[in-house]
Amino acid sequence: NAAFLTMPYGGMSSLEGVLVIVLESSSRFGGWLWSTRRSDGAVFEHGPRGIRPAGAVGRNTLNMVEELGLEGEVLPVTYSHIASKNRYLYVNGQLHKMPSRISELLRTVPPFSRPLLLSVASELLVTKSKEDDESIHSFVSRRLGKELADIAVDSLCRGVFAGDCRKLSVRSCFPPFYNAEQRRGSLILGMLLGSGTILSLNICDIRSIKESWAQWSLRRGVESLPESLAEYLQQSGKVQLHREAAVKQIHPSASGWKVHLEDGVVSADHIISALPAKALSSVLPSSCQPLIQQLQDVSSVTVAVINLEYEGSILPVMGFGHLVPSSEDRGLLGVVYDSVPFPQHNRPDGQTTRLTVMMGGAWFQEVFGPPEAVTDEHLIARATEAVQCHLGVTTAPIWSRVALQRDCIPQYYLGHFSKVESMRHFIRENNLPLSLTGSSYDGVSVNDVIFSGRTAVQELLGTGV
Ligand SMILES: Cc1cc2nc3c(=O)[nH]c(=O)nc-3n(C[C@H](O)[C@H](O)[C@H](O)COP(=O)(O)OP(=O)(O)OC[C@H]3O[C@@H](n4cnc5c(N)ncnc54)[C@H](O)[C@@H]3O)c2cc1C
Ligand SMILES: C=Cc1c2[nH]c(c1C)Cc1[nH]c(c(CCC(=O)O)c1C)Cc1[nH]c(c(C)c1CCC(=O)O)Cc1[nH]c(c(C)c1C=C)C2
Repeated sequence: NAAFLTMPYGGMSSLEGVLVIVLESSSRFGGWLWSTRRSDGAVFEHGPRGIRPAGAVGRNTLNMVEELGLEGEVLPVTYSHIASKNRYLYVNGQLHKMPSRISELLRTVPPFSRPLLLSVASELLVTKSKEDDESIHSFVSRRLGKELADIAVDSLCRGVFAGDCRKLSVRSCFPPFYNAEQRRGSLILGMLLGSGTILSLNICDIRSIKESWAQWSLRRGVESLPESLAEYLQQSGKVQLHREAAVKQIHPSASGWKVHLEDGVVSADHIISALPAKALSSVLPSSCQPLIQQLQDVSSVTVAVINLEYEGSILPVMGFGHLVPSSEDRGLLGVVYDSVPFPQHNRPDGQTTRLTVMMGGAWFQEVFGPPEAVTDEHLIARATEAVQCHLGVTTAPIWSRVALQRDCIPQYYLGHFSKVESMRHFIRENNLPLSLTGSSYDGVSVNDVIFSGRTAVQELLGTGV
């Protein structure tokens, strides 16, 4: 999650003799991986809080965790844990547990008006779309019915992208859904049969499979990951890390690029950009015009992340948290019950409950107005009011923290995949020594962005997966 990687001086056939320079505009590495460690031992996350071990991208992150010597720090949450089994929706003023067992698919479970198995069964008969992209809402309405799209999928998109499923692209946001329909003609069949890819395993992978991990965090918070990575790279002697080194402009040069900083210029053979797309667009030379325009088109949303700590065990239900569909409350996305999956992050002395309320996203401007004009007091009042109304908690929190995460989650709107293809086509056609990585292109999860960095380096060194 550091921003800008340049690779000057050299032979690209292996890392031998290559100097890597990491340029980060802020005073810390990690971007949205941001944890507050209070002096009494409590840990609060202002960005991601749980990372999934599943799939090639999940395994890749666990490999890195192991290489960094962080295995002993991992806090796993198994599939049998209550936080994995219980996720709630807040609909019509009530919490409803989302079905997690087959038996719950057979009967009508509120807030849905018919057994979900009926939607699943009729899905097998729906013909495949010929469109090369579709909104997530339209895809799910067409295959599983409007009610599931309006409630479950609307909420899911708020709980992953803080976005509007009517605008987000199914092909780019949930490639497994899109591919399932394209390859097997059915979402359900495709998800059941899977893609069949198997990758090599290491110790952490084996443990995650044997112990059936659904997600994991780290003892000192997820920010330990970029912190350890920065330390590891520093010690390798092959990487120069620079904080408070904002890239202002880049210009082509005979051997690659000249990267202009506030107080100097760095030469680079190749740039691996991990900047948000808009930030990259503002530093590219005007000769990259079509690319600049496409990068600018990748918009992102602002999320207000409110950490709350309460005295005692105050939750009426146990689980990962609850999501709120946009039809219920446009501004309130959901509440994470952090103490349930990760009690190790609670203050060690005494019983407390940590919650995170997430607000805004695609609805931020409409509900709260311009982010720069919103006060912390207003956001805390709105968050505690939701905790009172949704969870019946009448006591006031003993501690709170507001993090207004501006433009933090990119939105992959319809046609995103072709935009990204055309960006990479422009780079290839013009022989630009530039790789695009980070959350603006190929997936927003922590796993996705780490994997995209790895893929860029492998492509550059010709070492492939
Ligand atoms: C509230 C929230 C909750 C989330 N929850 C989860 C979760 O539970 N699980 C999960 O997997 N993912 C989650 N995510 C998503 C995930 O955290 C992000 O998508 C991912 O961390 C993005 O990483 P990145 O490196 O692409 O971008 P960033 O983290 O945005 O990093 C980009 C870096 O570029 C720097 N920069 C910008 N401009 C310049 C410049 N001109 N020069 C130099 N540096 C510059 C920035 O300072 C920043 O450090 C969450 C995100 C948020 C915001
Ligand atoms: C309420 C808002 C948000 C919550 N988390 C996020 C937002 C915007 C951000 C986020 N959450 C996840 C990811 C990564 C996706 C991935 O591919 O790993 C991101 C960017 C994980 C996630 N959270 C929920 C789901 C269903 C997922 C997908 C992976 C998984 O199944 O674990 C649901 C969820 N998110 C939030 C709540 C309160 C909630 C459900 C109860 C918070």
